[in-house]
Amino acid sequence: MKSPLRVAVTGAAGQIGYSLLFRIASGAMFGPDQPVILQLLEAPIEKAIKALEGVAMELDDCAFPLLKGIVQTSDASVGFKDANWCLLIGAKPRGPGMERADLLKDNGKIFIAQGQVIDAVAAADARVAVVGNPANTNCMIAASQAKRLPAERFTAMVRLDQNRAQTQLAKKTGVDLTAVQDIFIYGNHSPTMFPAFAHAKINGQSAPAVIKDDAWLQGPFCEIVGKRGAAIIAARGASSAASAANALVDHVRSLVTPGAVHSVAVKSEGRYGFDANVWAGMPVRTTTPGSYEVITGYEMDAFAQSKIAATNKELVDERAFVADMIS
Ligand SMILES: NC(=O)C1=CN([C@@H]2O[C@H](COP(=O)(O)OP(=O)(O)OC[C@H]3O[C@@H](n4cnc5c(N)ncnc54)[C@H](O)[C@@H]3O)[C@@H](O)[C@H]2O)C=CC1
Ligand SMILES: O=C([O-])CC(=O)C(=O)O
Repeated sequence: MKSPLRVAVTGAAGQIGYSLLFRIASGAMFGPDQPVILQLLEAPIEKAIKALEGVAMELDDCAFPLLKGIVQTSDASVGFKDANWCLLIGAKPRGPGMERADLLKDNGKIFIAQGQVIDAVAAADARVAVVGNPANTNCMIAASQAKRLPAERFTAMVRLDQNRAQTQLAKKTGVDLTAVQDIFIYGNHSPTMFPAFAHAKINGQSAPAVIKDDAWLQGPFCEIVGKRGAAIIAARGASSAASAANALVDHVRSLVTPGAVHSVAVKSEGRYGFDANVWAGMPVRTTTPGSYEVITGYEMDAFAQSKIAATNKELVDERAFVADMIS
């Protein structure tokens, strides 16, 4: 029997938390032979703490064989203590008419404080995955506070965007979802993100060659994927939760599976035209569990370069907006 992984989850009593925790405890994230201890962190608000108690009761009632303990706390130094994975979800979601960047000043403060505590108390091998929006820049903010943990350990989630793009390409061509491969997301988790369709494959063939509709790929396809979060808010009256939790399962599962190729927002070192030190979505290949290398070989045509320039500009602007917070 492997020793349990400590998995810290912030915003554990929120919408995404409620869809996520049961899947972690059932083995979907770390595998069917990997026990876990869930360290659940909530804001120090009575309603949230009470709701968390209920969630923990439900986790108990599932009698998950892999769940070896539950910690409930509103103290970050308890929640992140010795954590191997820190899943940073807890943050304010946007409402109708807002962009994710509108959350920056409020949510940014959370990630400064949590970055500091994670760096101080999490396990030596700790990995951090940021979901709370605006996820890329919040991830940069948290990483900016770390002195012990390397910046590469901090990733932000663009996997929901990859999953959305994969489904749209499958629907357009009427193929099974699994026939669509190598669709990767570049840049910000925002409407400026770029799903790089030119490198995607459908049944092993170039996606644009199969679809034969560049106007759709450059226009409606990018728009549907980029604005899917807003479409869900408009339809549901609340931001996506089950699909976001599912994407986080995929994000972490791929990061612990050597050989997996997937989209992750990572610290830029200037590849693909992104400014150094913004966190930008790009394709990675997992090397050893929790570690990855960026796939650097894709050629970008003029359209792709213009899309990357736009999403890079937004990331640079967001970084400038919080510069006083992180300096
Ligand atoms: N990156 C992505 O693809 C996606 C990101 N999101 C983002 O995820 C975040 C969470 O969304 P939901 O679960 O729907 O929101 P929610 O409002 O249902 O839950 C958020 C929870 O976080 C808690 N919280 C707030 N501050 C906290 C702190 N400092 N420490 C610990 N917990 C704290 C709240 O009490 C609440 O229970 C939002 O920022 C949302 O925009 C949502 C969908 C997709
Ligand atoms: O759109 C939102 O605010 C929630 C989110 O990030 C998404 O669904 O992609």
